[in-house]
Amino acid sequence: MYEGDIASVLISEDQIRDKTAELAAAIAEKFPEGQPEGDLLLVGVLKGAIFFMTDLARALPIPTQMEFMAVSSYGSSTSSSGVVRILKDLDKDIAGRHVLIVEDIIDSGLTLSWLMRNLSTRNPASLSVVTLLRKPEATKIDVDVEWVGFDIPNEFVVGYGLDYAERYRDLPYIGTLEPHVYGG
Ligand SMILES: O=P(O)(O)OC[C@H]1O[C@H](OP(=O)(O)OP(=O)(O)O)[C@H](O)[C@@H]1O
Ligand code: HPA
Ligand SMILES: [Mg+2]
Repeated sequence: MYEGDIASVLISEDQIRDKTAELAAAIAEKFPEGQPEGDLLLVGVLKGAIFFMTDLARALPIPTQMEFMAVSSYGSSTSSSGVVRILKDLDKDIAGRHVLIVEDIIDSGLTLSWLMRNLSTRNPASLSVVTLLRKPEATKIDVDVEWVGFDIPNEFVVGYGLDYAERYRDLPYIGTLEPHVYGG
């Protein structure tokens, strides 16, 4: 699949599975079953986070509910425009709930810091973040990301939900692209 387009595999399918189990165990410790605020509410950021979100939900040994938001700042480019747009808002009120934002990647951190500000105005009981990947730039933003799967180098990555111009999301691993894909 995508022959000749993938330069290297950065994180394998096995590594993703093991890390997801590890993150799920840590999250379940903080949000044990039977809290008065109800089930933990996973808020997935479409479209990239859906692969990680569904695997994480199945790895979590506690009941969870799911909501999705679609925001976009990248379009078909490899760098953030800095302008975050809401393409789809949450269907439900999150007031009084324990909310866990599930992200595939924090790169510039613009999407997440915007999302944290937006969701915190809706008065959740708690608001925390889990991300599978984090790039160096994101460590500079003033947002406390409680659970990080992998800190990765500052390279554009695809697969396991992550796209370049909507392609490569369906790869089971995280990889880098050959320069010719970008027209290089
Ligand atoms: O930290 P940042 O620099 O803001 O980048 C991170 C965000 O960018 C990507 O989404 P994108 O806008 O590409 O939407 P998509 O998930 O639909 O591809 C990714 O899924 C994160 O949500
Ligand atoms: O490295 C990346 N790959 C795909 N989508 C992204 N969105 C932010 N950073 C990335
Ligand atoms: Mg994208």
